[in-house]
Amino acid sequence: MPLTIRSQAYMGLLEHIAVAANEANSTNDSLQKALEYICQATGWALGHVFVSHQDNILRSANIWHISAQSQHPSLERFREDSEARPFAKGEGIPGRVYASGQPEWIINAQQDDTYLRHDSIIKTNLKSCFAFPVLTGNKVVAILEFYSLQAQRPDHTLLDVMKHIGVQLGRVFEREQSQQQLANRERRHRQILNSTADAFIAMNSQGEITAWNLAAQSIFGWRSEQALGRTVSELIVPQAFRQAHHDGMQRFLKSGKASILGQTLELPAMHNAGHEFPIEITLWSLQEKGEWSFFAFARDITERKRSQDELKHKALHDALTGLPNRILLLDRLSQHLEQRENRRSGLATLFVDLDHFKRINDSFGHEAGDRALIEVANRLRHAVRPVDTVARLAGDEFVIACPDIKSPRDAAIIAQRILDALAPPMQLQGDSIFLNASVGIALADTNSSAENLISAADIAMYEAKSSGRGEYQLFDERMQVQVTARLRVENDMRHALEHDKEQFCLHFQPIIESQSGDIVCLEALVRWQHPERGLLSPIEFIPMAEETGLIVPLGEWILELACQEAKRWEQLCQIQRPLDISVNLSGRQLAQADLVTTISNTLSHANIDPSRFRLGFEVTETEVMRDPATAATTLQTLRDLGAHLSIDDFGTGYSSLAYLKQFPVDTIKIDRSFITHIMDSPADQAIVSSVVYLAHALNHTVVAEGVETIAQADKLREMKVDYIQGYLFAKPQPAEQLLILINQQQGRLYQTAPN
Ligand SMILES: Nc1nc2c(ncn2[C@@H]2O[C@@H]3COP(=O)(O)O[C@H]4[C@@H](O)[C@H](n5cnc6c(=O)[nH]c(N)nc65)O[C@@H]4COP(=O)(O)O[C@H]3[C@H]2O)c(=O)[nH]1
Repeated sequence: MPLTIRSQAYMGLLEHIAVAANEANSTNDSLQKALEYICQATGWALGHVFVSHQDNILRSANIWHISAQSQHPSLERFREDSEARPFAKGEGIPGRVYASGQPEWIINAQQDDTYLRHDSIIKTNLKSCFAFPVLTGNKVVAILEFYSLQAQRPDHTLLDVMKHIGVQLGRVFEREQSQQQLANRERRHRQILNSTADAFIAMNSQGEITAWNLAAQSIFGWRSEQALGRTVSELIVPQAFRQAHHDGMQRFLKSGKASILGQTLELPAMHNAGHEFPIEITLWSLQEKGEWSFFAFARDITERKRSQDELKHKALHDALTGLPNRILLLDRLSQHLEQRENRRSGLATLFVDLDHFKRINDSFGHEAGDRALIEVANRLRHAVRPVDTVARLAGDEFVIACPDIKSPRDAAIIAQRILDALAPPMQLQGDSIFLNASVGIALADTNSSAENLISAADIAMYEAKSSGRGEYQLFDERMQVQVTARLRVENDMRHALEHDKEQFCLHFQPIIESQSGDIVCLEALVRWQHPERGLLSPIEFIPMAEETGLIVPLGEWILELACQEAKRWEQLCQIQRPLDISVNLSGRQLAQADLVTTISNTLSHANIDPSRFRLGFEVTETEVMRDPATAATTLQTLRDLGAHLSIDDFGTGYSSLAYLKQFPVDTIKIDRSFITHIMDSPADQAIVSSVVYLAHALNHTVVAEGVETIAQADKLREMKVDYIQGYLFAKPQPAEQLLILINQQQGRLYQTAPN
């Protein structure tokens, strides 16, 4: 073939291969075509491809072209040999081209010692061979080798063309590699996105979904083939939010600004099944070639919300009854107060306290008590309107907030409904139990706060209780005056305890041995010398001090005073027999964990002569019964310190006899109310003699309080009451006054009539 014609053929070949390289679906395809075109253009019998692998070894790519005229059975042998044989760099003709990156030509491979597939080439009668590299940059990625049945001298033009073809084919490799890399990257991204628990959603500026990972499928219930191409709005935005979503999107597309982008938000979403659920979603946007794309990571927070709601519910509700607790009640009341200002409607607060609820716990046990409280809660809930809030404050105390109350009469009707609802008997452990309640009502005025509404209703409830249980009472002006006065006393007491403790002093009242008439004990009773109101009786400030907790510092001070006074008695009292000085302890003090430490410290500092004075304590029956187990332990520790212990006001509390045995006390003081009418009340006489009998049986002594007449004193002595106390012998008075009396009468304050 003349050179020019051949050159033209080669040019045509180059063009063909360039087109094939561009159009080919894959590298294999373009290599296959290249082999075919080259064989056709050169008339060579066979072409074959080796591809370089990561271990730098060439292996047959199973890409062959064998010309029709060269079909020869032994070609198969050559094919098998070539496919089975890998070539390292420098090995045989493919290895050498691989190592040098340059084409190579062997005129007659059958006679060439460096040729390695000798046997098969001899059998196939192939002679000339040339090979050239396919290059991506400087890297050899494949080798193409060709064989002819004739021995041919090297054709440098052909080799030159092959160089170009090598580069052309290299581009196909490059393209495939970068497509491969891209596909790998995408696969990796998809894997990452599919492996996250968060939904990944991408959408275009029309809101159409362009990416939807596995988590999105499971969170929203739409498979990706269902989701892709549809709008987020129709798929996952709840109906109520679609317009806002659309408007937000349009605003953003116009202004490029949106406050929700870049933020993590909690929003409601729609599930394929039709229900709404909460998601946490982070949104961001990207602009590429003027087109906006939006991306979102979203997670289902139903569980988190549920546990948050549960925690919130727990924090705001009473565990036993499920009713709102004080915090929630205060919040509701505050809301009602705010709305009330706008709507000018009334607000009533009803304080409901069960009468004698403690008896249920004592008689039936705490479990039954709990059941009763749950039943009460249910009855209260049903007795009021849905807009009312029934809350449980503590123990047997419930408060009901009733908005939209038009008059005090409305509130009274609700209160009566509550009393009626609680009136029917309750079944507890097979018994019918009657539970009454006392209800206090407070109506909001312009100055009301949630707190003071509750405390006003509480005060009214106390009024209801004291004027006969099972009633309701409306908070009124008179009570308001009392509340204000009480608040003033509280402030004055705080001030006095902090800056002027000397305002408090002790008066003493003697306790007399009924048989001998001799003084045996001095009861210390606190008084408050108020700078403006004069000498105040404990009745006027002790209950408030107990409610506010001020009794604790006051009690400590009283103890100190009692010790100081004991020293004075030591010096001035001429009676030689040992005397007890008894101090009243309140329930709050009894509940103080450090009470015993405080008492033992005060006593050890006081350094009182035990042969002359012994400190004792009086605790009321009611206080002891509040928490009998703790009281018993505290009393035992006090007794171990050597203190004399008395139960005060005996008979006014409840179920005391059953517990009496458990308390490590020395003396029982029968309340004044049983003594006042002892002369003409057989019932009181019966009670007193039973208490005396019981106390003696338990090895306790008995004191009768409030003895005002000789007849009473004589009667009590006759009834074997051990000790007596009352105005008959001496009123409570300052130590110096009482000392004169005692010293004058040598300690004998009662002249006993002969039995
Ligand atoms: N009508 C009448 N009353 C008599 C007669 N004999 C005594 N009393 C009064 O009865 C009260 C006896 O004290 P209490 O039962 O412990 O009752 C005490 C006690 O519970 C409490 N209290 C007094 N001092 C203290 C104290 O230092 N600490 C504590 N925690 N409470 C105290 O205040 C209550 C009242 O104390 P006081 O006003 O001193 O009232 C005293 C006393 O003056 C009598 O024959 N007829």
